[in-house]
Amino acid sequence: MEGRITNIQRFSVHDGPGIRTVVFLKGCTLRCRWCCNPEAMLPQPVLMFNPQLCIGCGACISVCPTGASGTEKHIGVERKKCTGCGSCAEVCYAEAKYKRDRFLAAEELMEEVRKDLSFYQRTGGGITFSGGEALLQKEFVAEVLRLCKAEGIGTAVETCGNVPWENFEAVLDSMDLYLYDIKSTDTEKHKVYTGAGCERIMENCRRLREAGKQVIIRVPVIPEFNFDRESLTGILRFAETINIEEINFLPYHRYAENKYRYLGMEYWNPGVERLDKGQVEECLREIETSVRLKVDG
Ligand SMILES: C[S@@+](CC[C@H](N)C(=O)[O-])C[C@H]1O[C@@H](n2cnc3c(N)ncnc32)[C@H](O)[C@@H]1O
Ligand code: SF4
Ligand code: SF4
Ligand code: SF4
Repeated sequence: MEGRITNIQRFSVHDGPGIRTVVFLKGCTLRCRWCCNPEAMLPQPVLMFNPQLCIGCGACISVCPTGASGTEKHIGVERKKCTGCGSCAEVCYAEAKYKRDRFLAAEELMEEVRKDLSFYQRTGGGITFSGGEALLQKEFVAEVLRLCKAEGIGTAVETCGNVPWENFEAVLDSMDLYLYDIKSTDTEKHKVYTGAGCERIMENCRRLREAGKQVIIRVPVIPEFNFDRESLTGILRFAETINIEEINFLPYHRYAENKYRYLGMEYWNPGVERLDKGQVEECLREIETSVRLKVDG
């Protein structure tokens, strides 16, 4: 069994306790307009192209099997023809064309994860699965979890929750912590901005808590979507009903804007400004709750 992975990020301190290795898996059941990992959201292999690095050598044209690499006068990627095979990236000396997708067996991934074993032991860290939606690849994640548990490595997942409950069951015994996104409790709005309603997401979260699992709710705070007191209060009230102790708010950022260009995708709304920590704290001010609230940034 191999996992489809876009990136492995070592020494992360934002995705669970201690120092962590974050593994980004491909494919997602949502299409959040603001998603900061579009290359992971897409299940298929994708080529990225940064025209600013291109030196116009033309090497990518002759190796492309589908004629998607453009012409000498106009180097590019014709997305309709491109299969994401990566032949052009292999010959691109300037690294203007590149691919992040990798297929790794569980044991191969463990070789990367073990490199930081001593840091996990010293800081209470471990592995965090992210993506995309990591739980779509439940068999692979379950296999890696078994290996981690056998070696005493801590485990966590960042999940959007929009998968069948069976996908949670597959990992339930060996996942230490769920960093669980509740983006909105308004299902119609959720559907418009992410492509799916939020009933199943909230139900799965409730079931995790009933199973006694440790859950931290995370909320990306997005202008036009949920950056208002009513929306955030709705999420807080839901969290209270299932005895959540902590919510992390993630102010909207636009770090991914260039990646959209490199993938030939449109960025959802270039006019929407990023938020800072203070703006989110101000929006949360005077909301009474027993839940511990943390704003990143
Ligand atoms: C890329 S997601 C991957 C995990 C999972 N798919 C999810 O949505 O929870 C990781 C985290 O980044 C957050 N996120 C995504 N795009 C963001 C953006 N533009 N600004 C702030 N947070 C963002 C998500 O809400 C989630 O908490
Ligand atoms: S990834 Fe493959 S199909 Fe796409 S442009 Fe490169 S060589 Fe052509
Ligand atoms: S191989 Fe790379 S640098 Fe050369 S033309 Fe193609 S994209 Fe540009
Ligand atoms: S659920 Fe997560 S990975 Fe999927 S589109 Fe939304 S932010 Fe991106």
